Amino acid sequence: MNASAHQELEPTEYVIEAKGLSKCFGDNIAVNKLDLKIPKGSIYGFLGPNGCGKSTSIRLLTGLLEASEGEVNILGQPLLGHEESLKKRIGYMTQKFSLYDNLTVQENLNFVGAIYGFAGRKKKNRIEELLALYDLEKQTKQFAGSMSGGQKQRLALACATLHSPELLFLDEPTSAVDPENRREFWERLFDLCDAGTTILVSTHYMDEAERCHALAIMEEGNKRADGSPQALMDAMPATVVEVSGNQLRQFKQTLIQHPDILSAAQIGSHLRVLVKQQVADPLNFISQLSQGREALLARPSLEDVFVACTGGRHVD
Ligand SMILES: Nc1ncnc2c1ncn2[C@@H]1O[C@H](COP(=O)(O)OP(=O)(O)OP(=O)(O)O)[C@@H](O)[C@H]1O
Repeated sequence: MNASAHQELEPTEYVIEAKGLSKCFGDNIAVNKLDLKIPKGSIYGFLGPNGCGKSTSIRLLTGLLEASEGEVNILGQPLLGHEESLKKRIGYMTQKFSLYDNLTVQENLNFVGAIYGFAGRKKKNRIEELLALYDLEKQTKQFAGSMSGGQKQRLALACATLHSPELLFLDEPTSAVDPENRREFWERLFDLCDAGTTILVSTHYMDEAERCHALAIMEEGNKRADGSPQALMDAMPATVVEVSGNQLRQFKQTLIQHPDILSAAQIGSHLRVLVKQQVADPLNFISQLSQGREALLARPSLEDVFVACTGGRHVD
């Protein structure tokens, strides 16, 4: 599925527009002809496994890395030649949070504030505001290196948004925190979004991708599909059938040998089977193979979409 499923949004203003964006490292094509149109005020996700080119794409879009090919417009300006002025309007939070471990929370924020030209009362007020917003008031004198994953994440977000960027890039911001912190973090992202910030976030978590307004499914440097989670599920090029019954492990092995079956994965007490689009009556097709086991059609999930878009290559 290569189609863009979010055409129905038809936004008036794109904050990121990329055309044919590519990056090669020697013979390795890390990003291959990426096209993007990300509307203002949305949260857009890059979903894909390790090494699929998410970080490289983000670095290209922030101007930190020079593209091998392609064009990028950020906030209505060509990125090329405007990197410096755009930096003031962009925030970037890296996978490793990029904090100074041997500086305190206050010192980290002071340092970032100074980089963005904040001084005096303006800097003090903004930092106080962020300490309150990100629940770090009790940690001001604590060294960043000694904080928990969730606290580091909140400090990193405070640093990345200190200058109130219009566009925020987050590279796998939640990989080092627990599910509760992830949920809280996403609430904060929606607050930022509500205040007008456009957010591009990379992840390899399906549940996280599902929270985005729209997302791109990436694999080996290629965008395999994009659109809102619902549009992607509606347009999925496969049908989901759930099978329950006995000897599911053996039955799964039989199913995955079949050329019309994209994948079969055990979820609790049933098998979730993706049947290729060319099969006219998928339920009947699976029922015939099921030898008395129960087969039912199921609603697709984003994980199913991911599997279907990547041809079943990223599942067992
Ligand atoms: N500076 C570099 N020099 C050479 N190869 C690189 C460089 N940066 C990235 N790559 C390669 O580009 C490909 C994409 O890497 P990238 O880090 O963008 O993937 P990713 O999807 O962000 O993965 P992860 O989640 O593991 O960070 C990989 O094959 C990686 O080895």
